[in-house]
Amino acid sequence: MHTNPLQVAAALAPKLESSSDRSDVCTGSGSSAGSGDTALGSASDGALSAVVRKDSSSTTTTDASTDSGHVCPNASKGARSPGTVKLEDEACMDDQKVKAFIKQHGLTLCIPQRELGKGAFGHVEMVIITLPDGTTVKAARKTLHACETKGAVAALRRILNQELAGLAASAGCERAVQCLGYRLPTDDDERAELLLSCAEGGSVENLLVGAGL
Ligand SMILES: Nc1ncnc2c1ncn2[C@@H]1O[C@H](COP(=O)(O)OP(=O)(O)OP(=O)(O)O)[C@@H](O)[C@H]1O
Repeated sequence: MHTNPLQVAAALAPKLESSSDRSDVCTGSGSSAGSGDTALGSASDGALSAVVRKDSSSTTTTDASTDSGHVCPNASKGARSPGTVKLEDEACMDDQKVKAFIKQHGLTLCIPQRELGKGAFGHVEMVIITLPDGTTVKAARKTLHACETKGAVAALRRILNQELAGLAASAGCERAVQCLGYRLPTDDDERAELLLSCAEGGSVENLLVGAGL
């Protein structure tokens, strides 16, 4: 994984988001994925540096780590977007609730927006996740492709664990890409997915190339 350039570039812009259509996932956390069941988890409790607070009239970006007293869409309307997961309390979610929700449900709620890039093992898309309070969160979903050979699951798990180890090393760094969740495959035809903070500013590599350096 090319974590390094993106980790630095992550500071250039806000972040977050993901998806998947499976329901038989379990949740977990840690710097590496277990070798047993399919898991959906977060490699770190890194800060959500920003979420997009969207209401009917405008879209604003709010620093979730310092935000206090923001007005979320559902506070006055009680409305919930289709496809979102209902929480007991749909009132405005604080940063901890947002992190926990995204860790548990993020990869099941991703709505793809555009492709961000391709790497040796998969592709990365910008995605939007709508929270129960109506807030939309932007993130990057990295999908690792399964090989068409037997043993693909083991290979994907190895790759994913390498990625998670790299992400864990920079967990909590506001200028580094953060892992918001992941999902391990259990069968050869399944994908492995990572939910990452979105580095919209692009990679350091591209910045240097753009500057002619
Ligand atoms: N969190 C992210 N935010 C924004 N763009 C990203 C993010 N992660 C990856 N990208 C984009 O997607 C591209 C592919 O990323 P990916 O991690 O799959 O591969 P890589 O690190 O570039 O290369 P390799 O697969 O060889 O390690 C990156 O070059 C970058 O342009």
